[in-house]
Amino acid sequence: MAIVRHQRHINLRLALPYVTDRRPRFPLPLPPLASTTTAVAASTVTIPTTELERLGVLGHGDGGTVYKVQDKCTSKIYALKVIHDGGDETTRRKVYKEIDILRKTDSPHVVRCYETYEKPWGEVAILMEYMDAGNLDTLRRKKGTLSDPELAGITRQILKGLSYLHGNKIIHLDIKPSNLLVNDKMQVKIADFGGSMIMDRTSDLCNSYVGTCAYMSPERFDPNANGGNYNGFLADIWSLGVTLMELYVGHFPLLPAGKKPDWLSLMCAICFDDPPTLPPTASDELRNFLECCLQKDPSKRWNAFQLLEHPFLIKYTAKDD
Ligand SMILES: Nc1ncnc2c1ncn2[C@@H]1O[C@H](COP(=O)(O)OP(=O)(O)OP(=O)(O)O)[C@@H](O)[C@H]1O
Repeated sequence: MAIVRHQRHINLRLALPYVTDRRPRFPLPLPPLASTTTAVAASTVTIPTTELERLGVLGHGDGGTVYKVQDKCTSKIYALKVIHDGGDETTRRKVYKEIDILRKTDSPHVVRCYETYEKPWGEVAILMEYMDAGNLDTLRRKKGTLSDPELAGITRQILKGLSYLHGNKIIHLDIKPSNLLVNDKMQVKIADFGGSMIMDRTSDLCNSYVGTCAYMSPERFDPNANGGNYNGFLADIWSLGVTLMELYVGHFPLLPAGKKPDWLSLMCAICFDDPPTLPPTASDELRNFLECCLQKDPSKRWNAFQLLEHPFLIKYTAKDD
């Protein structure tokens, strides 16, 4: 599905021979941990880039390329996200934000960062745990649609990740299938924090327009609503609802199947239409769960902690899953 983006920057993808380069590694000058979050710094390993062999490309994002790499010493596989600097300040800010947040997070439901690298001419890279089954978008394409028990298992993991982030005042702001990575144990982890924000308080409002339009909540999509300010924690929940509905129905649920999203049709669907609903064959529990996520009025939307207690998840998953 083509994704419509606004106010985002050009993708600068350069095929630089990064991991085979023998130049010395320069440690990244990371900002200090903010006192406003209680999360601990992610565990690190020290692997010089000369020890990383590039095995292939896993995907491309807005600012760079993600490679599958292998530590020549231990044979362990990692994912290396390389952001090539093309003088684009926004892209650079995004990667520093992503590194800052990944350093602060330590959750089995958030992709783990092991190491960061910076080269003097500006290329930055993040060494992450390798998620060998792709993301929820590739999973949906492979499987078609997902059943209630499958969806509940995935949903509980995402919500555990979101409640961890939100409890630490981190808003993701770009929850969508391709940012939810999967491994062969069907573990699902939240990734791509380039557009995320760290708030002072969970009641604070934010006004960022970074993210993927198609998954934006109505209050985010319309910058004139509420002076452009919105509760980002609840905005993440709307994006989760759209993501889950997409996994259930097998296509982006706010537009007819096969329709390419453009800004106007998205604006009509998100801001003016009723929230999307499930087909009549869907279970009552799932229908109600998604209604709790897809309330257009954010004050009626459930938060991540409340959703973890919803009957849909209680029915299909154990609390310690
Ligand atoms: N740790 C990882 N393990 C395995 N694959 C990964 C990992 N991180 C990213 N990928 C793959 O690379 C793709 C690109 O990731 P990236 O975070 O750069 O951007 P994105 O989320 O796809 O795009 P955008 O920047 O536009 O939001 C992902 O969709 C995923 O398939």
